[in-house]
Amino acid sequence: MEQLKQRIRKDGQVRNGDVLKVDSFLNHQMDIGLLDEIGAEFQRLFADENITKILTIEASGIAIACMAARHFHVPVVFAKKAKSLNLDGELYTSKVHSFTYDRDYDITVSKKFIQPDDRILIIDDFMANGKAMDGLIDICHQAHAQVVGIGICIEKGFQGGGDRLRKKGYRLESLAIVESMEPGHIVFR
Ligand SMILES: O=P(O)(O)OC[C@H]1O[C@H](OP(=O)(O)OP(=O)(O)O)[C@H](O)[C@@H]1O
Ligand SMILES: O=c1[nH]c(=O)c2nc[nH]c2[nH]1
Repeated sequence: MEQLKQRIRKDGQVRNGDVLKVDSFLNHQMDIGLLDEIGAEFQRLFADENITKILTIEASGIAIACMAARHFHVPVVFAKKAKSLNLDGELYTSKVHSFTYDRDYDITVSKKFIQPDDRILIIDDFMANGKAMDGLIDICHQAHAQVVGIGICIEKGFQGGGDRLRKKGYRLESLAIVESMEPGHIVFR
């Protein structure tokens, strides 16, 4: 998606440890006009998939999933990372290692929100090693729901998570794939 790539070139900052900071427009301060275009692009890409639900993971995926849902007209469910007294009933859980926080945590989704007949589109802001995605896919499998697509805003191609999931047969569409990056120079696939 050219508009997203241009914005990454203009406002993205490359940090040590393979981190691309896009917090001025994507995952801290958010440019809602751009997020709306991103949502529309996901809808164009997955228009034929009869999506019934969008699944994402807190925190950064939520805004993007919601903007996409405005175009698909389906509910959004997000996996929770924090344990909450508010979570009742039966839960699906999976373990995820966070790239940016460098720690493991359990993610949970209430069983009542994913059904075996759901056709799930999983959306997130970043794909790095694919650990968050592995956890979300695991939860869909536990629920016997079908993962019909994965939509990612920015994939860091050099970390391999995206290609690993494509090899497994998932339909993964990333709007921008960073092949390599260093301060002041970002190369897209
Ligand atoms: O492909 P991976 O290696 O799993 O990395 C991608 C994940 O990392 C980030 O989440 P983070 O743990 O930073 O949490 P946040 O959304 O709360 O910032 C991002 O939002 C993805 O969910
Ligand atoms: O803002 C972010 N920048 C990154 O490079 C990254 N990798 C995973 N998650 C990420 N979030």
